Amino acid sequence: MNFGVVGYKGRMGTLIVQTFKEHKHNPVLLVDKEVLLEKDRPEVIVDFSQPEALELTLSLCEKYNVPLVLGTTALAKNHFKTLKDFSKKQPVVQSYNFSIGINLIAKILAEFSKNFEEWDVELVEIHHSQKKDKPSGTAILLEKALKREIQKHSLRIGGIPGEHLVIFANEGETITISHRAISRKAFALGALKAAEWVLTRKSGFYTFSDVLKEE
Ligand SMILES: NC(=O)C1=CN([C@@H]2O[C@H](COP(=O)(O)OP(=O)(O)OC[C@H]3O[C@@H](n4cnc5c(N)ncnc54)[C@H](OP(=O)(O)O)[C@@H]3O)[C@@H](O)[C@H]2O)C=CC1
Ligand SMILES: O=C(O)C1=N[C@H](C(=O)O)C[C@H](O)C1
Repeated sequence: MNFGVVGYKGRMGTLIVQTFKEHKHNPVLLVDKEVLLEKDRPEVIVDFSQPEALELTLSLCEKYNVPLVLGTTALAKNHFKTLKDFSKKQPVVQSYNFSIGINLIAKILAEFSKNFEEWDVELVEIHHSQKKDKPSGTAILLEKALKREIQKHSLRIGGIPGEHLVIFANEGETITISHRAISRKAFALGALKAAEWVLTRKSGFYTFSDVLKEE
């Protein structure tokens, strides 16, 4: 497929271009801050950048009439509204975490949230010192899966690609559910899976768990 990447110079963008190329896909649209390289028509656009880029990203999706895979975090309510409006025309896959492991944990938390109603629960997320937002998007995703408001603690330290711990405790015991991304490749491969999947979809707003459901 021909694909576009917004944020192509970044940590994730660089790896997405590399990973998609390894799977014989062609980067034809490369966008970053003050850079717009248009070689050909993309069939899908992938955005891992900053929320401020979303307007341009959606205008490019409109221009080429193509779907969007969105990994950018720290989206506000108005961004979701714009995305949902756009998804009436073209499919959108949005996720704050494109790893299989986190989406599996979210499923487990959603299924067992009732069993944990009497337990205290807090979340710790640890990321590299260059990460701009806190709490992480994944912390928000996991909180949503638990269906209750929780304390979220953020550490920004070294080069850690991403670690999340959900810690439950009652008077006499604790349970910790943890996930560590060993490499960003896990996110890039998830974005690739989503981009290949979205090409087969009609318009609609999807998450990465919808992609995994249909494997
Ligand atoms: N959903 C998921 O699975 C994952 C999501 N992420 C998220 O992806 C995003 C990117 O992460 P990461 O690659 O580490 O960050 P980087 O800062 O390394 O990369 C972001 C890139 O986007 C560029 N950029 C910033 N603003 C704009 C804009 N307005 N228009 C076009 N390009 C812009 C940046 O340029 P400059 O450096 O000049 O600002 C940079 O090149 C973050 O929101 C992060 O939380 C990350 C990993 C996994
Ligand atoms: O910025 C990152 O690096 C990451 N961002 C996502 C988030 O905010 O949850 C996903 C992953 O944890 C890495």
